[in-house]
Amino acid sequence: MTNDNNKPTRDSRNNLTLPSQQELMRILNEQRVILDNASVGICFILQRQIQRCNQRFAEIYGYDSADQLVGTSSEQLYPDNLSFRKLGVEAYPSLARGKRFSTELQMRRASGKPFWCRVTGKMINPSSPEQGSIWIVDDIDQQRHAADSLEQITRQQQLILDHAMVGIVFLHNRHVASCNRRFAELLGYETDELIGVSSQLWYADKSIWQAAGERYNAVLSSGRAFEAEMELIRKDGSRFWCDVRSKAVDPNDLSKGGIWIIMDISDRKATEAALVTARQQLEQRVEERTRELEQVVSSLHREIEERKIAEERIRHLAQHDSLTGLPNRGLFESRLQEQIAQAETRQDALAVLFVDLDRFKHINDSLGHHEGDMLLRSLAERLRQAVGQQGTLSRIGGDEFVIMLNDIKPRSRIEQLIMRLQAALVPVFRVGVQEFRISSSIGVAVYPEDGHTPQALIQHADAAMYRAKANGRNRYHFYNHRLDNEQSERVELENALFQALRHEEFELHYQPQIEIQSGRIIGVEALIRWQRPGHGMVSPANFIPLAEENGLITEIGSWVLERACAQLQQWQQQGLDLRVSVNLSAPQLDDANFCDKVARCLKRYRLDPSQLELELTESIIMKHVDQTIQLLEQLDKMGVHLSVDDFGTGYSSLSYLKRFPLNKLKIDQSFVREICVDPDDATICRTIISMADNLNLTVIAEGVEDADQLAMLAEFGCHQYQGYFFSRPVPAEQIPDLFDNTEQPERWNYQI
Ligand SMILES: Nc1nc2c(ncn2[C@@H]2O[C@@H]3COP(=O)(O)O[C@H]4[C@@H](O)[C@H](n5cnc6c(=O)[nH]c(N)nc65)O[C@@H]4COP(=O)(O)O[C@H]3[C@H]2O)c(=O)[nH]1
Repeated sequence: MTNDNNKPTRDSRNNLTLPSQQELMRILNEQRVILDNASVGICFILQRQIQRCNQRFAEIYGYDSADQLVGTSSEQLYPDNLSFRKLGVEAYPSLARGKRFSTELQMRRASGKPFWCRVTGKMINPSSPEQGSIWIVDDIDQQRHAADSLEQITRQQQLILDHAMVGIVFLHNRHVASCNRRFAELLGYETDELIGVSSQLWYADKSIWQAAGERYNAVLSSGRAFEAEMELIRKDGSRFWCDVRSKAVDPNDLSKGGIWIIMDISDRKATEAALVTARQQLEQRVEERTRELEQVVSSLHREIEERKIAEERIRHLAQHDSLTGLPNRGLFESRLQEQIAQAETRQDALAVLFVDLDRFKHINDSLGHHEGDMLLRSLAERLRQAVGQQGTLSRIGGDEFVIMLNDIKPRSRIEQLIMRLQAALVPVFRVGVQEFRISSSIGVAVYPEDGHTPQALIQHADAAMYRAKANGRNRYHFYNHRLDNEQSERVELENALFQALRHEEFELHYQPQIEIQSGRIIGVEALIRWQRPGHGMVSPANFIPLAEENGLITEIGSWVLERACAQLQQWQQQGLDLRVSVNLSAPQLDDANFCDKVARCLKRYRLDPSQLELELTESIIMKHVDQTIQLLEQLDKMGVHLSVDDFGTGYSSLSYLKRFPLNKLKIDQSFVREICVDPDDATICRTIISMADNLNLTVIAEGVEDADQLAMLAEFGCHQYQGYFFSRPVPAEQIPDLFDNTEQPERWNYQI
């Protein structure tokens, strides 16, 4: 009887009951089937000899059937005797103690090829080893090879990890599962120190760590790799920049952790920062350089612009009159030349008008430089407006303007323009408190009949203007060929005048000046005469203005002063007591040595300075007032008498003249001429006389031609007179006779 476990069982009296033959056969049969179908090799060894084994055992060792092994030594299953004995030595202690012995070792197949197997042995009866042992063999060769290659791969990977240039860490639940040396090195720890620690260790604080976690978890859970640049903290607290890449082991379960690869990019970052700085510096330098260049370029532009403006200005200045801005002679002539060419092509005509302002020199002399310029500017402006777009106006001299009129069909257009020009000048001109009436003389020359060149046309218009002036002020005249003669006469006169001094063609005549109350000659006025060869006596009115224009007047004036003083000395020597008046022109006062010249002259002829009287017109006095005052004060200090000629025709007021050290006023003959018929002239004479009285000045009237005029002047209280009534200007030698004639005072004086 056996139980389910096929073990002998006991009966009710506890006696062992053995299985039957049949039972045993069944059991044996069952066990054979088990052995034959076992997946492991099983063998029974007795005294190192294989007693029995299953088919699997034979297969494992490379035998076709178990029978090939039965009865053979088990040593043949080992690669060599040494390993055979080694196993025996190792296994015996356990087997002897009845324990199972198990090991993995290399054995040998029938082909001689070694293979790995796991063997487990057990003594059948440990107390009786001679009964043999049972061995179970499992072929684990493939398993071992797989494990070996896995180990090798693992070792290789470890090598890679250990020697990787990048830090590699495996995190589980954000804790270090493992890491390579480089990772620990990067953070300044030993590898062991890091195992198991939280990754918070290398973050600056918890909040950053948490924020980083949220960031990369979101990426990793999506199955993507997380990549970022992060600043991590080393063990010593220092910071460093690294490139971080991570991948989850299982994106669906982040708790399985992930791999992190960390690369120190501090150098790269420093290089990048240095690059950024360098680039910024470079950009800054480029910007600065660009700015500098821009400045240079803009200043160059400015310079070019300024140069252009300057050149334009120079060109403008070269072609325009600086005072009025009008085209100057050069520009006018070139424009005229162009118009002549066009007129020639079109068989057309054009006109040139020469405008000269009447008595402008006289007026200008009475004004200061600045005021004179102001007046000229406003004059030019009026002319410009009168000409308008119809012609070209140009200033070619002090008070000389020329106008080119292109369209002169019908010819009456010329007259129309002249009317407009004259009308433009009619309203009074105001300069400061003074008012002036200015008229003009206009000469006209027409192309082609009066000339074919700009010069000829201007010259002929000029000659026509002279004729207009000679005809009286505010006139105009058209050029005709006869004027050529007049013009050339003028040139001839000028040439002759230059010769006159050298050839001693001048002489002085003297006109007596009479004290009205006593009828006595108290002085004479020296008046120049020119005995021009072939022309007879030329009036000073004809050559003095010309001499003033060409500057010869300074020389002529010196000659007059010299001769008058010499004559006075001679008269004194003859016993005549008188004073000599000498006329002065403006340019003489411009001579810085004028006072010295006067002083030297008086000294030379041993004259008392009070015996010399210098006559100046109002306009001379009013020109450069401050300069003139100084000069007159110097002369006054010397004792020389000073008289204002042509008084009343100028623009000065008596009160203004108070500033000057004057001795005498000479009423202009234009007031005296009509004194008896024109009440206005009489009033003017009376006013001048009474105002002069108030200012303690002597008054002399000139141009007295008859007794009525003298009577009226005497009545007004005039002190002295001169004129044809007493005597025309006469040669010096006749003066003593005139003295003699004053013996009959009733004719010459006028007793009130
Ligand atoms: N109708 C008329 N005329 C009379 C009478 N009494 C004198 N005259 C003239 O009137 C002019 C007076 O001289 P002025 O006003 O200084 O005017 C002078 C003076 O401005 C200038 N002049 C003459 N000699 C000189 C000189 O030596 N130097 C300068 N700078 N100018 C001179 O030439 C001007 C003209 O001189 P003249 O021809 O000599 O003319 C003189 C004289 O001959 C008269 O009763 N009736």
